[in-house]
Amino acid sequence: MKTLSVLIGLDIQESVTIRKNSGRYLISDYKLREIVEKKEKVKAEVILIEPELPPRDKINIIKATKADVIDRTLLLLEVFESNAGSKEAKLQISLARSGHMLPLVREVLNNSKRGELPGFLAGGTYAIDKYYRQLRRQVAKTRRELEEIRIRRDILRERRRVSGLPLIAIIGYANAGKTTLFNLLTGSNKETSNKPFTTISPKVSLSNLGFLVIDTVGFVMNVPPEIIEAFYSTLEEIREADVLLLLLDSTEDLFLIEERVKQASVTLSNIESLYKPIVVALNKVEKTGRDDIEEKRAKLYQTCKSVFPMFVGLAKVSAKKGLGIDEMVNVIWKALNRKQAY
Ligand SMILES: Nc1nc2c(ncn2[C@@H]2O[C@H](COP(=O)(O)OP(=O)(O)OP(=O)(O)O)[C@@H](O)[C@H]2O)c(=O)[nH]1
Repeated sequence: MKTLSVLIGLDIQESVTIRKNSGRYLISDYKLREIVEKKEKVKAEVILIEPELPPRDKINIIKATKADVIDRTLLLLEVFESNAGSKEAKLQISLARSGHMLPLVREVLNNSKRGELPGFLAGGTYAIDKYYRQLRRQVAKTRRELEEIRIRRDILRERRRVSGLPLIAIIGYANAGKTTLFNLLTGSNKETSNKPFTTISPKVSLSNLGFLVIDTVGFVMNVPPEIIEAFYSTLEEIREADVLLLLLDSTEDLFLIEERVKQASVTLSNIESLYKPIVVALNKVEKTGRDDIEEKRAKLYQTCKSVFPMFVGLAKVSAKKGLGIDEMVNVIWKALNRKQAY
């Protein structure tokens, strides 16, 4: 599986492998020197750390390299931020970022009090202390704002659904082809690309099939627990849907697709949407061999049946070539009828 940094399209010039010893990553002086050397070689301004390291290790890297250090959590939060459609999602992300920064700032503060941070990071104990207090106040304020929004949202939800038309949410991981399918079903022209997370904000549109379709932002695998709330808030819209259409990329390995299906069911459960009728569509079939697609279809059918309590059916489509769409729409109607039966 590609790492997040590669998926996002960061220009990684050099990398250093950090090994684990008794369950924790070891940043020896030798490793630090290697990082500094590589940083100097390519004149890197930013260093990305992919495993989650304790604040002390991060600070040691900052001290040694004098570069900006960003970790996977902050990177994911940036992705979520560009995807965040609602004020609630933005606040959740801001809360997660402040929460993630607090231990680091606390560590910087401790270092500074001990006089261990000469030069670069030594903004002075007073300045760091002030920033730390500010961050804590910010966290408390954001929490209050979020609570107010939640109360208002619950009231509003009762009054929404003006059109009375059923709503289908296209869900799935980045790059599965959600926007391509959305455009096909609704005759829209939203931007698509093979760069993940092109879908910046969810769009609802009327298909000519008698239902509304919503294109949602992509799911993410292995989201760090501390920012999971922020991630879920970007998926809020899914809760409004009558039927879910989970789109998967059939060109990926079966093992990975199955893992995605399982994680999708956990995510749906956590946003209280597991008990919605769900149709699964295997996309990009024109790129996958006939035998391969049949094997994947058969295995996935069983997996979907076991993880989605309201699984309705599995379709094979090519959103790009417009293949298998009628059959998929039939399954969607079956799902809508099933919903009405409940
Ligand atoms: N071969 C093939 N490519 C497809 C198909 N559907 C979509 N694609 C390509 O897959 C890439 C991603 O498509 P998008 O529709 O942007 O995917 P998305 O799921 O909306 O992606 P995010 O916005 O990142 O969440 C684009 O390059 C599409 O042209 C298909 O049926 N066959």
